[in-house]
Amino acid sequence: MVRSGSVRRTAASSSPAAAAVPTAFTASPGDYRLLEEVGYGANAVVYRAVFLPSNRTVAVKCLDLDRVNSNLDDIRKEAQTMSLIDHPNVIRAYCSFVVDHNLWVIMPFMSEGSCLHLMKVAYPDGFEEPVIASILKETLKALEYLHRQGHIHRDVKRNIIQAGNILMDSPGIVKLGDFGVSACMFDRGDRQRSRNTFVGTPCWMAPEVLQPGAGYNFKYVLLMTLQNAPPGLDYDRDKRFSKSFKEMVAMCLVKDQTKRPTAEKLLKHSFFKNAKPPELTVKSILTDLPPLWDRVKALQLKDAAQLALKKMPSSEQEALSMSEYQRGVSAWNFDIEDLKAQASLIHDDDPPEIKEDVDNDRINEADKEPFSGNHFGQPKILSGKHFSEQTCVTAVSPGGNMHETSRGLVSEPGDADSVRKVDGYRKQGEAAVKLASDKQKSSTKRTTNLSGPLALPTRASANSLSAPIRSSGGYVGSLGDKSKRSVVEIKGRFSVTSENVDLAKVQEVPTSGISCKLQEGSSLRKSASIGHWPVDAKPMSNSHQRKELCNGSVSASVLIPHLRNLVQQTTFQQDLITNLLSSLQQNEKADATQYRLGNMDGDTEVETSISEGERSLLVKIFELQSRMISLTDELITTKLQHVQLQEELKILYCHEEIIDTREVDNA
Ligand SMILES: Nc1ncnc2c1ncn2[C@@H]1O[C@H](COP(=O)(O)OP(=O)(O)OP(=O)(O)O)[C@@H](O)[C@H]1O
Repeated sequence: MVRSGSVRRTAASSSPAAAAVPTAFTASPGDYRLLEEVGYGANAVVYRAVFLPSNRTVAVKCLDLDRVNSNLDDIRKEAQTMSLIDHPNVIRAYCSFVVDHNLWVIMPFMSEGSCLHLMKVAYPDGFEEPVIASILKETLKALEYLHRQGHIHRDVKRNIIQAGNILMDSPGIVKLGDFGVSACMFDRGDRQRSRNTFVGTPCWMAPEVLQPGAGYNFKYVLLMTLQNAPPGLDYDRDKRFSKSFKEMVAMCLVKDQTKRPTAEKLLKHSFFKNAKPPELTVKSILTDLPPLWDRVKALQLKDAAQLALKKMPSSEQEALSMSEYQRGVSAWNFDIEDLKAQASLIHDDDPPEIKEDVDNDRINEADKEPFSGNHFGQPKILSGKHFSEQTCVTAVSPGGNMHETSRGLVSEPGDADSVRKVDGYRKQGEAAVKLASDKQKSSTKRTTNLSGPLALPTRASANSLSAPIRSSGGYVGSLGDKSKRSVVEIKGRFSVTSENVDLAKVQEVPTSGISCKLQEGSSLRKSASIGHWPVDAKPMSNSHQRKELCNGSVSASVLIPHLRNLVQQTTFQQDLITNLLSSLQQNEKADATQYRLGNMDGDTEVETSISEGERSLLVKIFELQSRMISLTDELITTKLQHVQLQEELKILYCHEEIIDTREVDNA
């Protein structure tokens, strides 16, 4: 097979058969100017072209030889055969030659293109019966001619006549397309497959095509249909067709090909006997149509669109999914990419929940990076923009470790904005959990107590402010306000720390003021309202600062404020603990009262009564201890007073003795 860039004449143009080709047409590609694309098939593109020497319009079919299985000899033979064809209803090749890896077949230009294209463009429901009759009759004449030329059909092993092969010219001329060359080239099955694929459904195939190996006895399979639906006789919509037409179709659909009529026999059928000449019928369907090349262009666009539509589902689904995702998360107002990035940073071995025994490690970590996470390992998923305007509360844990929380996250009952934000953040966290779920699933060390946002340690490092703190229990939980529990839970340790501390405020905070606040409202609100206390302090967790403080060269002016701050913080925390305990005590008393009332009513459950009884006892113990401490203090004070009085008495006694001695001496 020729693959060079040179132009070579095939047998069609160089053999004696080529002599039959009108001398007007040459085998030189330079003599042809290709114009618009007027058709395309599985393996070829057809152009309207001008044969320059005579200025005649022709069709040039460019067949891609790389896509055919036949060798050049087969192609040459078929081309010769085609050049010998001489029938008004069969397209004849003027000549053919190889250009690069294409076979160019020069043939008459059929200005109205194929029936298939015409139906696609203008007659999606197919043609009317008289038009079908005329077109089919012309096609059968072509088949009968080809049948009579028996030597031709020895090469053409399969002939499936379809609407794509029936070409029309403007005066109403119908010709069978150059199936010969193509059929020859694809006689190993490729063309068959490609044709079937082209039609798109097995309904259009001849029975023997569906059952390969049945063999061919040189009879043509007439599977001509000028309707878009597969051939059949039981369609409701086919009621518009005459009995004669249905009968003719039924004859063509007989499974046993030996009982199927030949083209010659079919032409004698009444249906064709009454068919009108195509000039009368076909002409009517060709009026008011745009030029062939425009139709083809439109079809190409349509095909491309359909192809895109076929490909749509996955991409559409993806787009839909993405839009749903974005829509869903957009309400939460966070940066998707940022969240994804965070999710990707979560490692399998990052436990979502921090147990008590690892708290210290976390605290140390927090100590190293004061704003990188809270010691409970809880999420820091807040975007700086949400918190940049908010002041954070500072407190120091007993161990001197700093943790953080944000005032903005600690909401008063009436603070709808804060509640909304907190809820939003929780959603963000849940989204993060969702995003990271794959990684999370693989972890075997997960515990189930992850009711809040996922820990995203790196997020907080990026943001200078912090997220809600949470622990695995604490006052808030025990006090039973679930809405607050998700925000701040305190278990003896108080988080928090931040920049922008007003030390003066810290110093100004009277313990009594805190106590006073704690006395107001429920103990829960008191606990959860820590963020609202006007208490801020400078963080001491900064390693640089600590180094400075440890350095002996630090001046007193630097050291003293820190020490004062520390004292204030410690004092504050002690007061806070005391007041919280006091608050708890009040709450326990109330619980105890309720418990007693409950017992009186006989409604209290056993478990509740046990735990509340224990609490009541604890409160009493605490009261007794406090009383004992204060009595001890009083005792000590009294003792001191007693000692002091004794001293004074001694002095007085001595003094009196001296006076007495002097009086004796004088006497
Ligand atoms: N002589 C012609 N004049 C005008 N249009 C033509 C001519 N020959 C073919 N066409 C158009 O080009 C289309 C493709 O031609 P053809 O069917 O021969 O190519 P193909 O690759 O062999 O197609 P397939 O093998 O898929 O049937 C035809 O359906 C028809 O619309």
